[in-house]
Amino acid sequence: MALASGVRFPARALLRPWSLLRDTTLGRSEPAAGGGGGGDGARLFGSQRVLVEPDAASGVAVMKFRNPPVNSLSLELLTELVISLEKVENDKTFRGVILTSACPRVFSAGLDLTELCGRNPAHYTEYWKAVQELWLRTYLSSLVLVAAINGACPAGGCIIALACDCRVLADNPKYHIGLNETLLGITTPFWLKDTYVNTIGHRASEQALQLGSLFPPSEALQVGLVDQVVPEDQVLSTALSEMARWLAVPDHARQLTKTMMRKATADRLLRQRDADIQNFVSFICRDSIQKSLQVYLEKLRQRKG
Ligand SMILES: CCCCCCCCCCC/C=C/C(=O)SCCNC(=O)CCNC(=O)[C@H](O)C(C)(C)COP(=O)(O)OP(=O)(O)OC[C@H]1O[C@@H](n2cnc3c(N)ncnc32)[C@H](O)[C@@H]1OP(=O)(O)O
Repeated sequence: MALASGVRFPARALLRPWSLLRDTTLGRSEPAAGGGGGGDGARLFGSQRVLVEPDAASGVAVMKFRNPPVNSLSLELLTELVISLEKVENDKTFRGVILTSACPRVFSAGLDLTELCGRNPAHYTEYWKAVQELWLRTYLSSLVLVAAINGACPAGGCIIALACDCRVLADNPKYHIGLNETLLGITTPFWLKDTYVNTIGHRASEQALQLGSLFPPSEALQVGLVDQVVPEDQVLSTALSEMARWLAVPDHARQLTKTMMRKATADRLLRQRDADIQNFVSFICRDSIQKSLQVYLEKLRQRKG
């Protein structure tokens, strides 16, 4: 799959990328009014794990993660998200995307821990490339991206939200958001740390990253991790209102400004993508790291039972 940032996707995606986009079921019975929103036009955007509800009239697509039970970022979900975003981005009908969850109570549980445990270096390489690719595509998107965070949003979930232009979080004390990697015995790569610093500042990041803090909504708002906290049933409507505010600005000026603000952070990764992959692979392959992750995953599984 030829993507601007050069990621290689799983063999089946490379051979038949759209094989990942079968089984499309839009999350509503009627297509949106207007050309790009209906029939086959709509079908092209969605996939098994990513529902897309396009509204050509407003130029906004609502993209819902659907990887139950917790939208963990498996290689398949990462790949489908990148492909869906690329397709929306390439369709000039659309100027904005709202990212949200189709799974109850969870926006995304972050990286799929089963992708990080007990696999081989080739798998970790492929997986980390896909993580980098999704981050670059969202962080540098020319579209307006609004995160409608309708559930728990730890680690990789928070990373997706941070790459958006604006974040709206449901006011439920169980919906924590933040980068808790240290609690799993792993560290946050520099480019995600930079994104955190860009959003909440250096001192707050220094504390939150070391402590692995997960913030409840009121604290997330206070620290500047999210822009609005609203009642749960108003998350999507608020995200749409925010989107309208951002779309009121001429695209070219907004896009140039976004690039100006984000380029240095993205360039740091682009300059050393391969080294970042090697660091990740050698780090994740360490026995001590594998052990920490397995203990964490086991605790998660036991907590349920
Ligand atoms: C020097 C080089 C530096 C390189 C450094 C590299 C380090 C890389 C770091 C990259 C940054 C990102 C990291 C991550 O994202 S790691 C993932 C962290 N995520 C979490 O800690 C969240 C864990 N999950 C939860 O807290 C809860 O599940 C959640 C609040 C999200 C939902 O709770 P709920 O009660 O609704 O659901 P359950 O806990 O019962 O879970 C249901 C089942 O899902 C499984 N599960 C949960 N999360 C994950 C996950 N992230 N991956 C895989 N599986 C997950 C859970 O075990 C349950 O499974 P079973 O039904 O089988 O029991």
